[in-house]
Amino acid sequence: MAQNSNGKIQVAVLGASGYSGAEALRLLLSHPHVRIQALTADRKAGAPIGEVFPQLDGYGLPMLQRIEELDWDQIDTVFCALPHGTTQDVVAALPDKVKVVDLSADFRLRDIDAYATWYGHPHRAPDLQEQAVYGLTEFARTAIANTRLVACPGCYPTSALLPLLPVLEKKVIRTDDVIIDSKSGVSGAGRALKEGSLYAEVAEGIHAYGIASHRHGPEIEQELSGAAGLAMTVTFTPHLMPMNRGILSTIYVKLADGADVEDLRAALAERYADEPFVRLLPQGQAPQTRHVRGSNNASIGIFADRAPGRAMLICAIDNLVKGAAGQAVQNFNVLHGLPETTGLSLAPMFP
Ligand SMILES: NC(=O)C1=CN([C@@H]2O[C@H](COP(=O)(O)OP(=O)(O)OC[C@H]3O[C@@H](n4cnc5c(N)ncnc54)[C@H](OP(=O)(O)O)[C@@H]3O)[C@@H](O)[C@H]2O)C=CC1
Ligand SMILES: CC(=O)N[C@@H](CCC(=O)OP(=O)(O)O)C(=O)O
Repeated sequence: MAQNSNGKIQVAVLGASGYSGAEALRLLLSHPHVRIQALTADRKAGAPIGEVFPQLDGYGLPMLQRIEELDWDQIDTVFCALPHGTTQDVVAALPDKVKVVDLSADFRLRDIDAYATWYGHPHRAPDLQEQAVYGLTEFARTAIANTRLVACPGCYPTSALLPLLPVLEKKVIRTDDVIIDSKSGVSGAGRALKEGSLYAEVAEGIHAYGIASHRHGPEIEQELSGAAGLAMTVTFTPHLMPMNRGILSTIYVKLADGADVEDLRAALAERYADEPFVRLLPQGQAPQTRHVRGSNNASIGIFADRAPGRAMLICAIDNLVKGAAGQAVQNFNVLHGLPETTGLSLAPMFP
């Protein structure tokens, strides 16, 4: 392990001039076992990080460099917060000794053909894809501890899988009738300039997008199918909300024959009893994005529907924390055998 004289793990954040890279820096600055050795950017390479993100000025962080300029002898682990499609070429060129915590979608889909269908090009590093572990931490600790490459889940999938996996494992819901209605803050689209992220396009309104065609649909189905033991297809509709951070997913399910909503509560309570970041809310309390903002927490609420045999699971996360950089740090901790909450004990910001 590349450690400096203080015994710290030396990390590079690739894509540090983006939203999730910056969020990784915010968290890593208070991580006691990390030294932030290098930062990269593309268009903004050569600039001090404090010029790109004034809120990160004054913390002694390195300059933004191009990836090709990094000295890999000095780096043990990379947090890779690059656009999907770019990441696989970058990771394929890294020395084998470098561990990778990837925030992008490049290594999440195990089926190479599904990747080509949903991402519009054949995968260029299929061997690496085979080694990658899908890093929904609460469900993959042993595998994460034994890999070199962790593919952190997408933000929408994290908010859908945390409530759904335990109830599927316990077989208390039907597998043929799952509807995931998700709402995201605009930071989910990243910092790069896009017409659809302009203030006038987002403020004072909400809209659905990627209807029956969003690339997180197959990612969610991959993991649900694994838990259910059969191929599942779900209805997944993302919406863009006029807020900076947060994802709220309201999930409509049909109860299995003989099951009631208390069985859902019992399945989730049992699965998450000892989990530091997943909070099951008291009966009747609905999760809110403002109650998880800035934290690695996921809040889950369970509600019986008035329609017989139906229930709702509602999950709130911060897309940049449990949906991206926070889960990445959680996976980094597992990868290095550190206590999982290290660097992640910040309580939510409120209001
Ligand atoms: N935002 C979110 O909520 C989440 C994001 N993710 C994933 O994390 C990754 C980063 O997302 P996000 O932070 O939102 O994106 P941003 O657009 O905000 O940042 C992208 C970063 O990658 C750099 N970059 C862009 N193109 C290249 C390239 N060709 N070579 C090297 N570096 C490049 C950019 O540099 P420069 O600024 O100089 O152009 C910037 O630092 C994506 O894969 C995204 O899907 C995952 C979960 C949630
Ligand atoms: C609001 C918004 O635009 N969200 C992004 C998904 C967020 C994300 O970053 O997902 P990946 O990690 O899979 O890229 C989208 O819909 O494409």
